[in-house]
Amino acid sequence: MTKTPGSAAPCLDVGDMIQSLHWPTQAARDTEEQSRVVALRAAPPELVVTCEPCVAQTEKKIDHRNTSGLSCGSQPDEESLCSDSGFGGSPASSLGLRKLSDCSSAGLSPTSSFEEYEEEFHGNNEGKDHVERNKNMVNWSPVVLPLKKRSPWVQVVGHAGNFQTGSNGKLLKKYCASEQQCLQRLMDDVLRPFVPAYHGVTRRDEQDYNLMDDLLSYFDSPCIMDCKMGSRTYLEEELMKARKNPQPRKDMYEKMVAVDPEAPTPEENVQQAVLKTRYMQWRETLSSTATLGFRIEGIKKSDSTCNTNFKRTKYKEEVIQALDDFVDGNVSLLRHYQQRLKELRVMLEKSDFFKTHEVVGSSLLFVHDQSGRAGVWMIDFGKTVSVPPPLTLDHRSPWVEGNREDGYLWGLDNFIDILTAMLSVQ
Ligand SMILES: O=P(O)(O)O[C@H]1[C@H](O)[C@@H](OP(=O)(O)O)[C@H](OP(=O)(O)O)[C@@H](OP(=O)(O)O)[C@H]1O
Ligand SMILES: Nc1ncnc2c1ncn2[C@@H]1O[C@H](COP(=O)(O)OP(=O)(O)O)[C@@H](O)[C@H]1O
Repeated sequence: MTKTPGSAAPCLDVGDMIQSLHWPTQAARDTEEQSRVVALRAAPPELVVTCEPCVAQTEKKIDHRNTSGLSCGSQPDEESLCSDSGFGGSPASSLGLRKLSDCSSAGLSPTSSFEEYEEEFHGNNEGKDHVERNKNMVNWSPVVLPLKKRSPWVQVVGHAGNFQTGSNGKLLKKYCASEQQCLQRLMDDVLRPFVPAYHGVTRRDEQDYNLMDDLLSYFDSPCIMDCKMGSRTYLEEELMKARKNPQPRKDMYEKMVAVDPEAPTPEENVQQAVLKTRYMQWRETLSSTATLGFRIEGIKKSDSTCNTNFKRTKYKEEVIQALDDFVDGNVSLLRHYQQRLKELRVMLEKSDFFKTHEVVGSSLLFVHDQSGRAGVWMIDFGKTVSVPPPLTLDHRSPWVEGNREDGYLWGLDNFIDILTAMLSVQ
């Protein structure tokens, strides 16, 4: 959700990338982060020492802890909530200027080494505290969470240069006011276990960031999949702006031609530019967004290969193939994901936040590792906006301009049906 040249994205500019490439020492960053948290809304992460069934108990407990849903693989049929594991992070070492969705595996941003982690983990009081906490966790959890191993953070898709890693399993995402509001509100909503815990706004190198849990910190060499939810990927507001003040985009024309040279209209060919909404609609119909209400954006496997070449993954069979590849044929993982999505659906249907927000361009982040742990979280609320009261959304009705429907739940229904179909043939 960061503005790239020529775009009309609602968030702050990427800013000076050179700043992102200069890294202060870890100790300095830790001090800075702690002293600069200016809008700490969510309570500091609390240790959750047990793995408990998600749906029933989540509702009762969300007010009291920093829950993040994690399915523990040693007991495939038992969905679990595990806390922030508190594993530290380090700064990005390779931040590109281009958007990662155009990347191959070379575009991944490994951000720290195990050695750095070790140093960081023991090098400050906060880290020490987490060592103690994690000792507790190992005692109580049915799954022994790795204390030492931690893989570098990687960004699968999205805007390059938008993220930096923080300490103790935190992630910094370039500040976006609407995303901040959403994350804040979500911390008080039933959806909290399905969202990275939010820790307020922090400042680094004169840039504000939203500070949140790094969801990968729960995993060792994770496989990650980013799926963009909904049947529409641009806001009604963006459509109105494009009508009032059309700003044809050359970069989007080029992205379009790179995928299908026949796609632009003769007029667009003359202009060598397309409107953003036109580009977004084209992407929707090319992929499964228009037909299934979600699309796969990118998959990063545990061997670090990254595939973001899903722009033409449109039909159910193609989606199934990609999902099967993502879980490497592991039925237990499929079951975990199906269960987790069902739990998410229950909460979405209850959520006051969800009823009253147009959720556009938001993704579900699927993460698992070889231990069998698996989790799904909602991320990217940069284009999630509240609808004017008393309007509420059901997220399943087809979109007609003005009704603000986004097709999120329709997409989730289809996703769950696909997983169910995959499981039925096992
Ligand atoms: O995936 P490709 O085909 O590259 O297209 C991208 C994605 O749709 C981005 O969405 P997301 O952030 O969800 O990845 C969108 O950012 P917005 O979210 O700002 O709409 C980009 O718009 P620009 O940032 O305006 O280029 C657009 O160019
Ligand atoms: N809380 C998080 N924990 C771990 N990885 C994350 C988190 N949030 C985002 N990511 C990674 O960053 C990518 C882009 O995130 P997103 O919020 O969609 O950024 P953008 O707004 O730039 O599109 C995701 O595909 C995922 O790989």
